[in-house]
Amino acid sequence: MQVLRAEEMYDWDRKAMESYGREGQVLMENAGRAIAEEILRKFPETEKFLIVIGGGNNGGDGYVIARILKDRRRIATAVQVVPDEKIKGDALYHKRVYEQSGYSLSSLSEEVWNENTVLVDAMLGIGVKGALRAPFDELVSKVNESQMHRISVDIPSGLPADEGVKEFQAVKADTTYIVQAPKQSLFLDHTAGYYGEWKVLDIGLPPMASPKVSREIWTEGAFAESFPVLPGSAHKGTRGKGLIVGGGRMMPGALMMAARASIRAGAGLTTAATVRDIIPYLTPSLPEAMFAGTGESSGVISSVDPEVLEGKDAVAVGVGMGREPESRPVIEMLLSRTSGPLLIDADGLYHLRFLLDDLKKRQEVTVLTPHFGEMAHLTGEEVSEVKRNPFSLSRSLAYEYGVYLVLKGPNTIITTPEGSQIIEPSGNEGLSKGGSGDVLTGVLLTMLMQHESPVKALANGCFLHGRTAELLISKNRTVLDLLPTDLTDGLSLTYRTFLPR
Ligand SMILES: NC(=O)C1=CN([C@@H]2O[C@H](COP(=O)(O)OP(=O)(O)OC[C@H]3O[C@@H](n4cnc5c(N)ncnc54)[C@H](OP(=O)(O)O)[C@@H]3O)[C@@H](O)[C@H]2O)[C@@H](O)CC1
Ligand SMILES: Nc1ncnc2c1ncn2[C@@H]1O[C@H](COP(=O)(O)OP(=O)(O)O)[C@@H](O)[C@H]1O
Ligand SMILES: [K+]
Repeated sequence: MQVLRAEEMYDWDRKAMESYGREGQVLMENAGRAIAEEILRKFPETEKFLIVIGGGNNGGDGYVIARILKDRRRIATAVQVVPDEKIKGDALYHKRVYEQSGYSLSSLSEEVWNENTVLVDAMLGIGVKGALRAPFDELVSKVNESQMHRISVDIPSGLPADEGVKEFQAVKADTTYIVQAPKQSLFLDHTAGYYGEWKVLDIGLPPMASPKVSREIWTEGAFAESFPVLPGSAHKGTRGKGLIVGGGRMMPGALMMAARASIRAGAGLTTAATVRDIIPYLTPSLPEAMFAGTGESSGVISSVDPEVLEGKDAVAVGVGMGREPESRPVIEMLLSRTSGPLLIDADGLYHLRFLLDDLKKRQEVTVLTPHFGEMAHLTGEEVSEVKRNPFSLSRSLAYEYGVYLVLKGPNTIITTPEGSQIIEPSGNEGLSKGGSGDVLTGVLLTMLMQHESPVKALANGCFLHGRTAELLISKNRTVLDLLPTDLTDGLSLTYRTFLPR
C-alpha cells in the first residue's frame, strides 16, 4: 500500500477524473458511504451522531455520511460550521442531495455536545494550511475536551498530511477512516498518535492512475511472498556465512545478542569477532558460533585482520563496540575491504561520522541502521528535526552516500540509494530496551545473506523482529518484561506463523 503526500493524493484524484472518467461527486459518495458503513459496523447500537462539517471536500464527505446515517434511521445531527458561500463544487452537490432528502442542518448549540453521541469530524481534510482560523481553532479545542468518541474523516482535522510541519492544532481522534491511501503523518513520531485506531478505505480511485511514488507499507503478505525458499539441498554455504565485529570488555552482551539472533534467524555460520579475553565467556551462550580474536587497546577493538573477511558473505559492525577513537580504523578497514554487504550499526555509526569520505567511495552494498539519535548525529540535525522529516532526511542521506538506510523507530523507514522507501510498522514499546537493536542487527545480517534484493532483506528482517515482539506479547510476555533475548528465541514464532513450510 502506498503512503502519500497531500499533493500526490490530489494528483491521483485529478488524473482519475481527467483521464479515467471518474466523477468527483461519485468519488465523494464512495468515500462518505465507505466511512458511514464502517461507522455503522463499529457502533451498531449507538443512536446519536454529531457530524461537524467544514467548507472543503472533507465537509462534502461529511454531508454524505450524515445522509446515510439518517437514511439508516439514526439520530444524526449535522452542523455546518462555515458560511453557506464556502460550500462549493462536489461538496455543494452533496449538500443539495442531503437537503433534497428532506434532511436539515442544526446549529451548534450546547446540547449537541452530549457524551452519548459519537462525533464525526468532517471539518478539515488534507487541504489544511497554516495555523487554524476561526471557527476551527476553538472547535478543535472543544472537540478534544468533549467526552465523545471522535471519528475523523480521512485525517484528524488540523493535522498536516505531510512531514515537516512543526506547529499545528488538531483533533485527537479515537478512530480515523483514511480515504484511499495513508498519508505521511500517519507514521511520524509527533503526529501518528492523533489518528487513534485507523483503517484505510478504498473509494474507487483507479490504480492505473496512482502516482509514481515508491513509498510503501510492508505487510505480512509481502513478507511471506518475498521470503526466500530454502532448498532441501541447502548446506551452510547456501544459508550464508556472516561476520559480526563488536563487543569489547565493557559490552560483550551486544555482540552475543547479535550473533545469537543471526544464527537463530537462519545463518549457515556466524563468526563473532571481538577482543580475545572475552571470547571464553561468550562461548557457552554461543555454541554454534565461530570466534575471531581482534587487536585490542585497553579493552576495545583496535584492529581486525582482513583475513577474517575471507569467505564471508556479509559483515556487520558496531554493536557494543564503544566510541573510543582506537576503534575507528576498524570501520575504515571494513569500508574499504568488505566485498559483500556491510551493515554498520550503533557505535559503528558514531565512528562513521568521521569517515564519510570513505563511505562515499565504497561501491558495494552498505547498510546503516541508525535510531533517531544516531541519525541526528550522522546528519548534523537536531533529533526533533529528524523526527519531523524522517522521509526526506533519509532520502538525502541514502542518495548522497549511496547507502541503504534503516531509520529505526515505532515505524521504521527503509530507504534505498535510489530513494525508494518502505515503512515497516510492526513492533511495540516492549522493544524500547537496550539490546533490541543488537538483535535486529543479527537478523538483518542473515537476511542480507539470503535475499537477492537488499531492500527486501531489510524489510523482512524488520518485520521478523517487530512481529516477534508482537507475537510474544500476545502469548506469554508483556511490553514491560519483554527482553531482547526473548526476541531471539521468539523468532521461531514468526517463522511458524507466517512461513508454514
Ligand atoms: N481523492 C481524494 O483525495 C478525495 C478526497 N476527498 C476528501 O477531500 C478532502 C480534501 O478536500 P479539500 O482539498 O477541499 O480540502 P479540505 O481538507 O476540505 O480543506 C479545505 C477547506 O479548509 C479550509 N482551511 C484550510 N486551512 C485552514 C485553516 N488553517 N484554518 C481554517 N480553515 C482552513 C479552506 O478554507 P479557505 O482557505 O478556502 O478559506 C477550505 O474550506 C480529503 O481530505 C477527503 O476528505 C473525498 O471527498 C473524495 C476524493
Ligand atoms: N515503541 C516501539 N515500537 C516499535 N518498535 C520499537 C519501539 N521502540 C523501539 N523499537 C524498535 O526496537 C529497536 C531498537 O533499536 P536501538 O534503538 O538501536 O536499540 P539498542 O541500540 O538499544 O539495542 C529498533 O528496531 C526499533 O525499531
Ligand atoms: K477531518
